[in-house]
Amino acid sequence: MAPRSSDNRSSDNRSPSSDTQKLAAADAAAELEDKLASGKQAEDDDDEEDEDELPELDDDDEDEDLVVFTAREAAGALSTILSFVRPYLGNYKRMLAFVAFGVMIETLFNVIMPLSLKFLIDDALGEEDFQALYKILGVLAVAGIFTSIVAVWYERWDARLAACIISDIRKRLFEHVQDLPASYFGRTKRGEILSRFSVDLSAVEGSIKTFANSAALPFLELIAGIILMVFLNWQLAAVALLVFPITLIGPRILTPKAVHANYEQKLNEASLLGMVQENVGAQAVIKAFSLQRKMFGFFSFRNNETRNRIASATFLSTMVERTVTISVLLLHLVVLAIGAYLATKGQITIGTFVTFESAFWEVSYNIAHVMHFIPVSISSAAAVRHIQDLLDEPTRGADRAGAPDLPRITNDITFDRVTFQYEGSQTPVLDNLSLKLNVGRSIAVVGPSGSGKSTLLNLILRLYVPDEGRVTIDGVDIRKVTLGSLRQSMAVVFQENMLFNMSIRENIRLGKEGATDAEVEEAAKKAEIHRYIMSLPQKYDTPVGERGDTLSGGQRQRIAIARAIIRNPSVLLLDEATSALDQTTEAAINRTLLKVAKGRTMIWSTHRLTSVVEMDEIIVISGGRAIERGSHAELLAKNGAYRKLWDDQLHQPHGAARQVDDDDSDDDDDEDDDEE
Ligand SMILES: Nc1ncnc2c1ncn2[C@@H]1O[C@H](COP(=O)(O)OP(=O)(O)OP(=O)(O)O)[C@@H](O)[C@H]1O
Repeated sequence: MAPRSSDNRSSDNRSPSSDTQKLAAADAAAELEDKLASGKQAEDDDDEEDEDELPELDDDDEDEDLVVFTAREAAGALSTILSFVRPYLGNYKRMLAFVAFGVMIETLFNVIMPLSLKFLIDDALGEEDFQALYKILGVLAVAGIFTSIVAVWYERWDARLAACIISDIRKRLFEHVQDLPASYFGRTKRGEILSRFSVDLSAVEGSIKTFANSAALPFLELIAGIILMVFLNWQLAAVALLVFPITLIGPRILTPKAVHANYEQKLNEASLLGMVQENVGAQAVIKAFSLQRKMFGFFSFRNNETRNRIASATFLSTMVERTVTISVLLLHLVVLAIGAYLATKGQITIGTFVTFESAFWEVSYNIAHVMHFIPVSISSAAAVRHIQDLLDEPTRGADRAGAPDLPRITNDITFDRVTFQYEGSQTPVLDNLSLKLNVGRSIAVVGPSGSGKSTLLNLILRLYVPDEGRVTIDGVDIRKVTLGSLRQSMAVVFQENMLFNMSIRENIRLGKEGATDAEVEEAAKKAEIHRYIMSLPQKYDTPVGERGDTLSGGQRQRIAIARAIIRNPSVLLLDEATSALDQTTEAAINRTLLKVAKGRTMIWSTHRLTSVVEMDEIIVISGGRAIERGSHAELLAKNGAYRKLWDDQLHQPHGAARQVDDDDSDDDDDEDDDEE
C-alpha cells in the first residue's frame, strides 16, 4: 500500500473513524438547525422533486428522506464556500500554488504505488528478475521519500494558508461590526453577533483547513483510482463501479436519523450550557436563597436527558459509518471472487489482480472521504451565508463621499423639528422636537424615565439619525460632516461605563491618543479617582479586568469621567454619569464637572435634580418634546413639570416646598420656555 504522507488523512481515511462520522452528522445537524431556524429550505428547493425539502422536525418524524445530501446541494455548498473565499486567496497565490503542487505529487505517488505492485509481481517476482526488482524498489523508495518530503512541506503551507484566510475573514468581520450603526446593535442579539465569530467562523475554518486533505486529495485520488481500475481490467472495474452505489444505501437510510439525533443532542447541550451560564451568573442569588440543591436537581435532570441523547446520536452516527464499511466489505468479497476467478482462468495476471485489489481499496476509502466532506461543506456553506448576511448589513454610520470635517463648534447645537422612533417600537421617542442648545453653557436634560433624554444625546453623537428633521451644529446638518470630526469634538460618559480589559492608565488614555502620564493623572484627579488609584499596589498599571469587573460601579464611572475629561472636548455629554456615586463623591465630581464645563458645552441627562441646580439651563423633556426650559430657580417658580419632579424627589407634597423655593427664586428673572 502506498505510504501516506498526511498522517491525519491516513488515520481516518483508511479506517473512517466514528469521530469523523459524528462530526459530519453534527455539522449536518447544525445545517438542519439553521434551515429550521431561518425557515428557509435548501438552496435548490425550487426543484419539486428534490429530496432536501425540509419538513418540520419533530420526534415522530419518520421521513427517511428528510435530509439527503444531493450532488447538487454539495456542489452548491462548495461553490458558496469557494466564491466567498476566492477574494481572500488573491493575497496568497504562492501558498496556494505550493499546496496544489503538493496535492498533485501525492496523488501521483498514490497511483504509482499500487501500479508498481503489478510490475513487482508479474515482471520481477514472477520472472525472478532481480534487476527489475531492485529497479522497481529503488524507484519506489526515491518516489516515496520525495513524496513524503513534499507532503510535509505542503502541509505546512496548507496550515498557514488556512490560518491566513480565517484570520483575514475574522479581521474583515470585526472591522465591519465596528462600522455598523447603533440601530443594528439595538435590534440584534449579542449572542447572534458572537456566534458569527465563534460557531460560524469555526465551521468555515473546519472546511478550509480540511479542504486539501479531505476533499481535493481524495477526489483526485478517486478519479485516478477509477482510471487505474479501468486501465487494469475494464470488465472488473465495471462490476466494482456498478455496485459501489450499494454503499450509499446505509447512509441514505440512517443519515437523517443520525442528523435528527445529533440535532436533539445539540439542543440539549446548548440548554445545559445555558443552565451553567445562568447558574454561574446568579451565584449570589443562589447562595442567598440556598438554592444549590434545587439547581443541582434541575441540572441533573437536564444532564441525564443529554446523556441519553448523546448515546443515541453516537450509536446512529456510528451505524452510518458501519453500513458503509460493511457494504465495502461485502462488495470487496464479490470483487475478490470475480478477480480470483479471472486470475485462475488466466484472463488477468496475478499482478493485475493484486493491483486491482489495491486500487479498489483506494477508491472505496476515497469515496468515504469525499462523502464525509459533503456534510462538512454544507454546514460550512450555511455558516458562510450567516457571515455574508452580517457583512451585507449596511454601515449606515459611514461618511458620505466627500463629507467635510466639522469645524470648531462656535454657536449652537439645534434640533430642527426632529422626530425619531426606534426600530420595532410603536411610538416616536422624540416627536417634532425643536430645541436650540447654545454652546458654552452647562445644560441639564431632565424628565421622567423613558422620556427620551438618552436618545437626545444619542442623536447629537449621531449614534442614531432622525427619521424626520435634522440635528445641526452651527447650522450644518451633522449627517453631512465626517463622523470622526463630529465625535472628536465630543466626549461622553454613559451610565453603564464599559471599561476594557487593560490597565487603568490605558483605559483613561483611550480618551486621547498619545496622552502623557501627567495628563492621565490630571484627568484622574479631576474625576476624583487619583487617590484611590494610588492606593492600589500597581497604581495606574492595575488591570481592571473584563469590562472593568474588578472595580465598583462608582470607580468605573469615575474612570470613565477621567477618560472623557482627558479628551478636552468642546462638548461634554453626560448620560446619568454620576448615578453610581455616593452623595459626597457625586458632589465633588459635580463641582469638578462644572469647573471642567467652563468654556465648553456640557449636556447632562440625569434623574438626580440635586445635581443640576447650578447648571446654566435645565430642559424638561416629556412626551417627546421639550416642555419647560430655564434655570433651576426659574423652573421652580413656574410651578410646572419641573417643580413636580423636584417635589417628588425631595419627597415633599407638590406645593409644600413652594414657599421656600419661591423665596429662593425671588431674584430670578422669568424666562420664556423654549418649547417650540
Ligand atoms: N435601542 C432601543 N431600541 C428600542 N427602544 C429603545 C431603545 N433605546 C431606548 N428605547 C426606548 O426609547 C424610549 C426613550 O429611551 P431613553 O433611554 O432615551 O429614555 P431616558 O429618558 O433616557 O430614560 P431613563 O431616564 O430611564 O434612562 C424608552 O421608551 C425606551 O424603551
